[in-house]
Amino acid sequence: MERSFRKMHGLGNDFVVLDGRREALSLDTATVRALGDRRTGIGFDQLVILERPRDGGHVRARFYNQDGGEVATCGNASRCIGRLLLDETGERSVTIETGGGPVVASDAGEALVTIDMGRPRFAWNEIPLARDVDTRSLPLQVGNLPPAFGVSVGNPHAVFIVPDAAQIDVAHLGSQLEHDPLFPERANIEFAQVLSSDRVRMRVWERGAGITRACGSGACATLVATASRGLTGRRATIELDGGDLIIEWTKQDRVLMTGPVATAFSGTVQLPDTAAARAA
Ligand SMILES: N[C@@H](CCC[C@H](N)C(=O)O)C(=O)O
Repeated sequence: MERSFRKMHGLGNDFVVLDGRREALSLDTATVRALGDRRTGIGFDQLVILERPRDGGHVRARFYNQDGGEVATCGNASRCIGRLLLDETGERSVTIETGGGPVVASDAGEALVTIDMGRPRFAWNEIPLARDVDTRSLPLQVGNLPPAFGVSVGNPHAVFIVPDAAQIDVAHLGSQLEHDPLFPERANIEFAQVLSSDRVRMRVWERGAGITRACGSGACATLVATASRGLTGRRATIELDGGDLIIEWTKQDRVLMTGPVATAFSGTVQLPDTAAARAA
């Protein structure tokens, strides 16, 4: 079956968006992986399937990593979908239902989109971790890294605050840490260098996707970690390989992410007949 898709990105963290609202769509792991292959498929860090809302939101979104695994949330993809829905509805803000809970996207002007990612979660079983440990100082023994800060912003993150992010071998350390037994569902790994009280350089290894140019939820996790440790205020610019995101952790305990989104191109793709329709 042929389906149209849109290729979008937020600071180079790139996505294929398939619209399953009218004609429902379900892809198996092998198909997601094939579409994600940058040589023989379309290529993406994450794939998004839009579905009809079930809980009063404007749309429901399902996110898949490049490795084919479904995940609860994706900050940058939510900003991209937010842009689509804001344009489609003409409203000032829209609610996206995700596996990590509802997130609200709003137009921040100058082609920027803000996402309210909700409340960060710190309990060991909410991140989740394999056992009850101090989540603000995770016992991970890899290289000479300091203890990491564990947090969920709808998906699991471990943030290492390091003196010089440029010196970190992100591929080597990230690939090991993603699979550490402390993370029963694996984890996204951030290496953050505090530049000032409102500026942080961050490099990321994403669960199921590897090194990406930006990770929205990772930027949120980073700000929560640096602010919790008193190294920054509760609003900072997070400098990623692909550009800057502004993250704010509000007094109401909500994490807001603001940054640009773009459509790279759109097209059609032939999906296998096994891409069976899911009951809407
Ligand atoms: N690119 C993302 C996060 C995508 C999901 C993540 N790799 C996971 O497995 O949780 C973002 O912008 O948040």
